[in-house]
Amino acid sequence: MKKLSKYCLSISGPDFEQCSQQLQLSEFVELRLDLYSLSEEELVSLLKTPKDYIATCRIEDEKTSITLLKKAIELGANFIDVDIRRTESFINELREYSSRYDCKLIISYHNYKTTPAKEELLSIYDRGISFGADIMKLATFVNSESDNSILLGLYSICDNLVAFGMGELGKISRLASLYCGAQFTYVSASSTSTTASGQYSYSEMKNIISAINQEQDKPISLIGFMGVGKTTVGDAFAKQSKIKFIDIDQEIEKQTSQSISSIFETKGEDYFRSLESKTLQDVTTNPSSVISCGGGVITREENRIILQEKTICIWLKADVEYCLNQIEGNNRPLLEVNDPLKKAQDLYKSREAFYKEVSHIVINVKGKSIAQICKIINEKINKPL
Ligand SMILES: O=C1C[C@@](O)(C(=O)O)C[C@@H](O)[C@@H]1O
Ligand SMILES: [Mg+2]
Repeated sequence: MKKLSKYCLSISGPDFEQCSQQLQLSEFVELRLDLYSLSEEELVSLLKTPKDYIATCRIEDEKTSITLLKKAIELGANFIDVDIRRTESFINELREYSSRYDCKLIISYHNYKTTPAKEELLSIYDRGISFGADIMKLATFVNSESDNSILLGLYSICDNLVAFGMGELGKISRLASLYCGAQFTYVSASSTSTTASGQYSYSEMKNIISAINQEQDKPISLIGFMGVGKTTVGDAFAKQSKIKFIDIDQEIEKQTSQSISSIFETKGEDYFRSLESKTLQDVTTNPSSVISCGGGVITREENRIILQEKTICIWLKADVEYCLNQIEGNNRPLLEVNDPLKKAQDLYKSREAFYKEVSHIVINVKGKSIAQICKIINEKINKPL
Protein backbone atom coordinates (compact mmCIF):
# COMPACT_ATOMS: atom_id res chain seq x y z
CA MET A 1 0.00 0.00 0.00
CA LYS A 2 1.10 3.53 -0.76
CA LYS A 3 2.70 5.37 2.14
CA LEU A 4 0.21 7.71 3.74
CA SER A 5 0.81 10.90 5.63
CA LYS A 6 0.82 10.42 9.42
CA TYR A 7 -1.68 13.22 9.87
CA CYS A 8 -5.26 12.69 8.87
CA LEU A 9 -6.97 16.04 8.76
CA SER A 10 -10.62 15.62 9.66
CA ILE A 11 -12.50 18.05 7.43
CA SER A 12 -15.30 19.70 9.40
CA GLY A 13 -16.90 21.68 6.56
CA PRO A 14 -19.78 22.38 6.67
CA ASP A 15 -20.10 24.04 3.26
CA PHE A 16 -18.24 23.40 0.04
CA GLU A 17 -16.02 26.42 0.37
CA GLN A 18 -14.85 25.47 3.86
CA CYS A 19 -14.27 21.88 2.79
CA SER A 20 -12.18 23.00 -0.18
CA GLN A 21 -10.14 25.36 1.95
CA GLN A 22 -9.42 22.80 4.64
CA LEU A 23 -8.56 20.22 2.01
CA GLN A 24 -5.63 22.35 0.86
CA LEU A 25 -3.88 21.86 4.18
CA SER A 26 -3.08 18.15 4.10
CA GLU A 27 -2.32 15.29 1.75
CA PHE A 28 -4.46 12.92 3.81
CA VAL A 29 -7.92 13.82 5.06
CA GLU A 30 -11.08 12.43 6.56
CA LEU A 31 -14.29 13.40 4.80
CA ARG A 32 -17.03 13.43 7.39
CA LEU A 33 -19.96 13.06 5.01
CA ASP A 34 -22.43 13.36 7.89
CA LEU A 35 -21.27 16.89 8.70
CA TYR A 36 -21.64 18.66 5.36
CA SER A 37 -24.44 20.32 3.48
CA LEU A 38 -23.47 20.01 -0.17
CA SER A 39 -25.22 19.82 -3.51
CA GLU A 40 -24.93 16.58 -5.46
CA GLU A 41 -22.39 18.19 -7.75
CA GLU A 42 -20.29 19.53 -4.87
CA LEU A 43 -20.32 16.15 -3.17
CA VAL A 44 -19.05 14.41 -6.31
CA SER A 45 -16.34 17.01 -6.76
CA LEU A 46 -15.23 16.53 -3.14
CA LEU A 47 -15.16 12.74 -3.44
CA LYS A 48 -13.09 13.00 -6.59
CA THR A 49 -10.30 14.84 -4.78
CA PRO A 50 -6.86 13.53 -5.70
CA LYS A 51 -5.89 13.56 -1.99
CA ASP A 52 -5.76 10.38 0.05
CA TYR A 53 -8.89 10.15 2.13
CA ILE A 54 -11.04 8.26 4.59
CA ALA A 55 -14.76 8.51 3.94
CA THR A 56 -16.80 8.48 7.14
CA CYS A 57 -20.53 8.82 7.48
CA ARG A 58 -22.16 8.75 10.87
CA ILE A 59 -25.73 9.42 9.70
CA GLU A 60 -28.12 7.08 11.59
CA ASP A 61 -30.01 6.03 8.49
CA GLU A 62 -28.10 3.06 7.09
CA LYS A 63 -29.53 3.35 3.60
CA THR A 64 -28.33 6.92 3.12
CA SER A 65 -24.95 6.07 4.67
CA ILE A 66 -24.44 3.08 2.38
CA THR A 67 -25.26 5.14 -0.70
CA LEU A 68 -22.81 7.87 0.28
CA LEU A 69 -20.01 5.50 1.25
CA LYS A 70 -20.40 3.45 -1.94
CA LYS A 71 -20.12 6.63 -3.95
CA ALA A 72 -16.92 7.50 -2.08
CA ILE A 73 -15.53 4.02 -2.74
CA GLU A 74 -16.24 4.37 -6.46
CA LEU A 75 -14.72 7.83 -6.64
CA GLY A 76 -11.42 7.05 -4.95
CA ALA A 77 -11.61 6.74 -1.14
CA ASN A 78 -8.53 5.00 0.29
CA PHE A 79 -10.55 3.94 3.33
CA ILE A 80 -14.10 3.89 4.51
CA ASP A 81 -14.77 4.13 8.24
CA VAL A 82 -17.66 2.07 9.53
CA ASP A 83 -18.81 2.10 13.16
CA ILE A 84 -18.78 -1.28 14.88
CA ARG A 85 -22.29 -0.65 16.19
CA ARG A 86 -23.75 -0.81 12.70
CA THR A 87 -25.73 -3.91 11.74
CA GLU A 88 -23.78 -6.87 10.46
CA SER A 89 -25.40 -6.63 7.05
CA PHE A 90 -24.32 -2.96 6.80
CA ILE A 91 -20.71 -3.84 7.60
CA ASN A 92 -20.71 -6.90 5.32
CA GLU A 93 -22.14 -5.05 2.38
CA LEU A 94 -19.56 -2.28 2.60
CA ARG A 95 -16.70 -4.66 3.23
CA GLU A 96 -17.64 -6.60 0.15
CA TYR A 97 -18.08 -3.45 -1.93
CA SER A 98 -14.81 -1.83 -0.86
CA SER A 99 -12.86 -5.02 -1.55
CA ARG A 100 -13.79 -4.69 -5.22
CA TYR A 101 -11.97 -1.37 -5.29
CA ASP A 102 -8.62 -0.27 -3.92
CA CYS A 103 -10.29 0.72 -0.67
CA LYS A 104 -9.58 -0.49 2.86
CA LEU A 105 -11.99 -0.91 5.72
CA ILE A 106 -11.62 0.88 9.06
CA ILE A 107 -13.98 -0.38 11.72
CA SER A 108 -14.29 2.12 14.52
CA TYR A 109 -15.46 2.09 18.10
CA HIS A 110 -16.24 5.33 19.89
CA ASN A 111 -17.04 5.91 23.49
CA TYR A 112 -17.67 9.57 24.27
CA LYS A 113 -18.02 9.04 28.02
CA THR A 114 -15.31 6.71 29.29
CA THR A 115 -12.46 4.39 28.42
CA PRO A 116 -13.52 0.79 29.06
CA ALA A 117 -11.15 -1.68 30.71
CA LYS A 118 -8.40 -3.27 28.66
CA GLU A 119 -10.19 -6.64 28.39
CA GLU A 120 -13.29 -5.02 27.00
CA LEU A 121 -11.32 -2.99 24.46
CA LEU A 122 -9.48 -6.12 23.39
CA SER A 123 -12.70 -7.96 22.80
CA ILE A 124 -14.03 -5.02 20.72
CA TYR A 125 -10.77 -5.05 18.77
CA ASP A 126 -11.08 -8.80 18.13
CA ARG A 127 -14.65 -8.40 16.99
CA GLY A 128 -13.69 -5.65 14.53
CA ILE A 129 -10.86 -7.72 13.10
CA SER A 130 -13.16 -10.74 12.75
CA PHE A 131 -15.58 -8.54 10.75
CA GLY A 132 -12.73 -7.98 8.31
CA ALA A 133 -11.29 -4.63 9.44
CA ASP A 134 -8.00 -3.65 7.80
CA ILE A 135 -7.60 -1.14 10.62
CA MET A 136 -9.41 -1.22 13.93
CA LYS A 137 -9.94 2.19 15.46
CA LEU A 138 -10.69 2.76 19.14
CA ALA A 139 -11.48 6.32 20.23
CA THR A 140 -12.57 6.65 23.83
CA PHE A 141 -12.99 9.47 26.30
CA VAL A 142 -10.09 9.82 28.71
CA ASN A 143 -10.98 10.73 32.32
CA SER A 144 -7.65 9.93 33.96
CA GLU A 145 -4.02 9.35 33.04
CA SER A 146 -4.49 5.62 33.45
CA ASP A 147 -6.99 5.67 30.56
CA ASN A 148 -4.15 6.86 28.33
CA SER A 149 -2.01 3.94 29.51
CA ILE A 150 -4.79 1.50 28.71
CA LEU A 151 -5.18 2.86 25.18
CA LEU A 152 -1.48 3.09 24.41
CA GLY A 153 -0.80 -0.28 26.02
CA LEU A 154 -2.96 -1.92 23.35
CA TYR A 155 -0.33 -1.22 20.70
CA SER A 156 2.00 -3.81 22.15
CA ILE A 157 -0.68 -6.47 21.72
CA CYS A 158 -2.61 -5.43 18.61
CA ASP A 159 -1.59 -4.86 14.99
CA ASN A 160 -3.39 -2.56 12.57
CA LEU A 161 -4.65 -0.48 15.44
CA VAL A 162 -5.41 3.21 15.72
CA ALA A 163 -6.27 3.87 19.36
CA PHE A 164 -6.30 7.22 21.09
CA GLY A 165 -8.17 9.20 23.70
CA MET A 166 -10.64 12.03 23.30
CA GLY A 167 -10.99 14.97 25.67
CA GLU A 168 -8.31 17.27 27.08
CA LEU A 169 -6.52 14.55 29.05
CA GLY A 170 -6.52 12.26 26.03
CA LYS A 171 -4.84 14.84 23.83
CA ILE A 172 -1.34 13.58 24.51
CA SER A 173 -2.33 10.06 23.41
CA ARG A 174 -3.12 11.45 19.94
CA LEU A 175 0.54 12.42 19.69
CA ALA A 176 2.00 9.46 21.56
CA SER A 177 0.01 6.95 19.46
CA LEU A 178 2.27 7.78 16.50
CA TYR A 179 5.25 6.66 18.54
CA CYS A 180 3.49 3.46 19.62
CA GLY A 181 2.60 2.16 16.18
CA ALA A 182 -0.48 4.03 14.95
CA GLN A 183 -0.45 4.50 11.19
CA PHE A 184 -1.90 7.98 11.52
CA THR A 185 -3.54 10.37 13.94
CA TYR A 186 -6.52 12.68 13.44
CA VAL A 187 -5.98 16.42 13.43
CA SER A 188 -8.20 19.41 12.72
CA ALA A 189 -7.82 22.29 10.29
CA SER A 190 -7.71 24.78 13.17
CA SER A 191 -8.55 25.01 16.85
CA THR A 192 -12.05 26.23 15.96
CA SER A 193 -12.86 23.46 13.49
CA THR A 194 -12.23 20.27 15.44
CA THR A 195 -14.45 17.26 14.74
CA ALA A 196 -13.83 15.77 18.20
CA SER A 197 -12.58 17.01 21.54
CA GLY A 198 -8.86 17.09 22.17
CA GLN A 199 -7.77 17.15 18.53
CA TYR A 200 -4.61 19.10 17.83
CA SER A 201 -4.71 21.29 14.78
CA TYR A 202 -2.63 20.13 11.84
CA SER A 203 -0.06 22.87 12.35
CA GLU A 204 0.18 22.26 16.10
CA MET A 205 0.85 18.57 15.53
CA LYS A 206 3.44 19.26 12.82
CA ASN A 207 5.16 21.82 15.03
CA ILE A 208 5.34 19.48 18.00
CA ILE A 209 6.75 16.66 15.93
CA SER A 210 9.28 18.84 14.20
CA ALA A 211 10.36 20.17 17.60
CA ILE A 212 10.85 16.57 18.77
CA ASN A 213 12.77 15.79 15.59
CA GLN A 214 14.52 19.10 15.32
CA GLU A 215 17.88 17.65 14.41
CA GLN A 216 16.53 15.91 11.36
CA ASP A 217 16.88 18.78 8.93
CA LYS A 218 20.51 19.29 9.84
CA PRO A 219 23.69 17.83 8.39
CA ILE A 220 25.68 15.32 10.43
CA SER A 221 29.12 16.46 11.52
CA LEU A 222 31.88 14.17 12.72
CA ILE A 223 34.39 15.46 15.20
CA GLY A 224 37.14 13.79 17.17
CA PHE A 225 40.89 13.50 17.40
CA MET A 226 43.02 13.18 14.28
CA GLY A 227 43.26 9.60 13.15
CA VAL A 228 40.07 8.45 14.85
CA GLY A 229 38.45 7.73 11.47
CA LYS A 230 36.24 10.73 10.72
CA THR A 231 37.03 10.78 7.02
CA THR A 232 36.73 7.02 6.52
CA VAL A 233 33.53 6.70 8.55
CA GLY A 234 32.02 9.85 7.02
CA ASP A 235 32.67 8.62 3.50
CA ALA A 236 31.25 5.17 4.23
CA PHE A 237 28.19 6.55 6.00
CA ALA A 238 27.43 9.02 3.22
CA LYS A 239 27.70 6.29 0.56
CA GLN A 240 25.42 4.00 2.50
CA SER A 241 22.86 6.71 3.21
CA LYS A 242 23.14 8.16 -0.30
CA ILE A 243 23.88 11.63 0.99
CA LYS A 244 26.71 14.01 0.24
CA PHE A 245 30.08 13.60 1.91
CA ILE A 246 32.13 16.68 2.68
CA ASP A 247 35.57 16.53 4.22
CA ILE A 248 36.54 19.98 5.40
CA ASP A 249 40.26 19.38 4.93
CA GLN A 250 39.76 18.05 1.42
CA GLU A 251 37.46 20.96 0.67
CA ILE A 252 40.15 23.44 1.74
CA GLU A 253 42.80 21.63 -0.29
CA LYS A 254 40.53 21.78 -3.33
CA GLN A 255 39.81 25.45 -2.91
CA THR A 256 43.38 26.55 -2.25
CA SER A 257 45.09 23.98 -4.48
CA GLN A 258 47.48 23.50 -1.57
CA SER A 259 47.89 20.63 0.85
CA ILE A 260 46.96 21.15 4.50
CA SER A 261 50.60 20.63 5.52
CA SER A 262 51.77 23.23 3.10
CA ILE A 263 49.14 25.74 4.30
CA PHE A 264 50.35 25.16 7.86
CA GLU A 265 53.95 25.52 6.75
CA THR A 266 53.62 28.61 4.62
CA LYS A 267 50.74 30.51 6.25
CA GLY A 268 50.54 29.13 9.79
CA GLU A 269 47.83 27.54 11.90
CA ASP A 270 45.79 30.72 12.45
CA TYR A 271 45.39 31.21 8.75
CA PHE A 272 44.34 27.59 8.34
CA ARG A 273 41.79 27.91 11.16
CA SER A 274 40.20 30.90 9.44
CA LEU A 275 39.82 28.94 6.21
CA GLU A 276 38.39 26.09 8.23
CA SER A 277 35.79 28.34 9.90
CA LYS A 278 34.73 29.82 6.61
CA THR A 279 34.41 26.38 5.01
CA LEU A 280 32.47 24.99 7.95
CA GLN A 281 30.05 27.89 7.78
CA ASP A 282 29.50 27.31 4.05
CA VAL A 283 29.02 23.56 4.12
CA THR A 284 26.68 23.36 7.11
CA THR A 285 23.84 24.86 5.05
CA ASN A 286 23.35 21.55 3.22
CA PRO A 287 20.99 19.41 5.36
CA SER A 288 21.53 16.04 3.74
CA SER A 289 25.23 15.62 4.13
CA VAL A 290 27.91 14.21 6.37
CA ILE A 291 30.67 16.63 7.22
CA SER A 292 33.94 15.33 8.44
CA CYS A 293 35.84 17.99 10.38
CA GLY A 294 39.49 18.42 11.19
CA GLY A 295 40.47 17.37 14.70
CA GLY A 296 41.11 20.95 15.80
CA VAL A 297 37.86 22.44 14.53
CA ILE A 298 36.52 22.74 18.07
CA THR A 299 39.33 25.03 19.21
CA ARG A 300 37.44 28.05 17.84
CA GLU A 301 34.30 29.17 19.61
CA GLU A 302 32.54 30.23 16.41
CA ASN A 303 32.98 26.70 15.08
CA ARG A 304 31.67 25.16 18.28
CA ILE A 305 28.51 27.24 18.00
CA ILE A 306 27.96 26.20 14.38
CA LEU A 307 28.54 22.52 15.15
CA GLN A 308 26.22 22.58 18.11
CA GLU A 309 23.40 24.60 16.59
CA LYS A 310 23.51 23.78 12.91
CA THR A 311 24.51 20.11 12.84
CA ILE A 312 23.92 16.79 14.54
CA CYS A 313 27.38 16.59 15.96
CA ILE A 314 28.89 13.16 16.55
CA TRP A 315 32.10 12.68 18.50
CA LEU A 316 34.03 9.64 17.36
CA LYS A 317 35.97 8.84 20.49
CA ALA A 318 39.09 6.79 21.11
CA ASP A 319 42.30 7.17 23.09
CA VAL A 320 45.37 8.90 21.69
CA GLU A 321 47.38 5.69 21.21
CA TYR A 322 44.63 4.22 19.04
CA CYS A 323 44.46 7.40 16.95
CA LEU A 324 48.22 7.61 16.44
CA ASN A 325 48.30 4.00 15.41
CA GLN A 326 45.76 4.70 12.71
CA ILE A 327 47.67 7.60 11.19
CA GLU A 328 51.11 6.06 11.17
CA GLY A 329 52.92 7.23 8.09
CA ASN A 330 50.33 9.92 7.31
CA ASN A 331 51.36 13.49 7.08
CA ARG A 332 49.89 15.38 10.09
CA PRO A 333 51.49 18.81 10.44
CA LEU A 334 50.74 19.22 14.14
CA LEU A 335 52.67 16.07 14.95
CA GLU A 336 55.88 17.00 13.14
CA VAL A 337 57.74 17.20 16.43
CA ASN A 338 60.34 15.20 18.35
CA ASP A 339 57.91 13.51 20.68
CA PRO A 340 54.66 13.12 18.74
CA LEU A 341 53.00 10.98 21.43
CA LYS A 342 53.53 13.63 24.09
CA LYS A 343 52.35 16.35 21.71
CA ALA A 344 49.28 14.32 20.79
CA GLN A 345 48.48 13.67 24.43
CA ASP A 346 48.71 17.37 25.24
CA LEU A 347 46.55 18.26 22.28
CA TYR A 348 43.98 15.64 23.23
CA LYS A 349 43.87 16.92 26.78
CA SER A 350 43.28 20.47 25.62
CA ARG A 351 40.51 19.38 23.25
CA GLU A 352 38.65 16.64 25.05
CA ALA A 353 36.36 18.98 26.99
CA PHE A 354 35.38 20.73 23.76
CA TYR A 355 34.54 17.47 21.96
CA LYS A 356 32.37 16.61 24.89
CA GLU A 357 30.71 20.00 25.10
CA VAL A 358 29.86 20.28 21.42
CA SER A 359 28.75 16.76 20.52
CA HIS A 360 25.15 15.55 20.68
CA ILE A 361 26.16 11.93 20.24
CA VAL A 362 29.30 10.10 21.39
CA ILE A 363 30.48 6.85 19.82
CA ASN A 364 33.39 4.85 21.20
CA VAL A 365 35.00 3.52 18.06
CA LYS A 366 37.76 1.36 19.47
CA GLY A 367 37.33 -2.27 18.45
CA LYS A 368 34.47 -1.47 16.08
CA SER A 369 34.44 -1.92 12.32
CA ILE A 370 33.43 0.91 10.00
CA ALA A 371 30.19 -0.92 9.25
CA GLN A 372 29.41 -1.23 12.95
CA ILE A 373 30.07 2.47 13.52
CA CYS A 374 27.80 3.38 10.59
CA LYS A 375 25.08 1.18 12.03
CA ILE A 376 25.32 2.92 15.40
CA ILE A 377 25.13 6.34 13.75
CA ASN A 378 22.00 5.23 11.94
CA GLU A 379 20.35 3.98 15.10
CA LYS A 380 21.16 7.14 17.01
CA ILE A 381 19.97 9.64 14.46
CA ASN A 382 16.92 7.86 13.14
CA LYS A 383 13.71 9.10 14.62
CA PRO A 384 10.44 7.24 14.13
CA LEU A 385 8.71 10.15 12.45
O1 LIG B 1 -13.31 8.60 14.77
C1 LIG B 1 -12.74 9.61 14.46
C2 LIG B 1 -11.76 10.18 15.30
C3 LIG B 1 -12.30 11.41 15.86
O2 LIG B 1 -13.43 11.06 16.63
C4 LIG B 1 -11.27 12.03 16.77
O3 LIG B 1 -11.47 11.91 17.97
O4 LIG B 1 -10.31 12.61 16.29
C5 LIG B 1 -12.71 12.34 14.76
C6 LIG B 1 -13.68 11.70 13.83
O5 LIG B 1 -13.94 12.57 12.78
C7 LIG B 1 -13.11 10.43 13.32
O6 LIG B 1 -14.03 9.75 12.54
MG1 LIG C 1 40.38 13.63 7.92
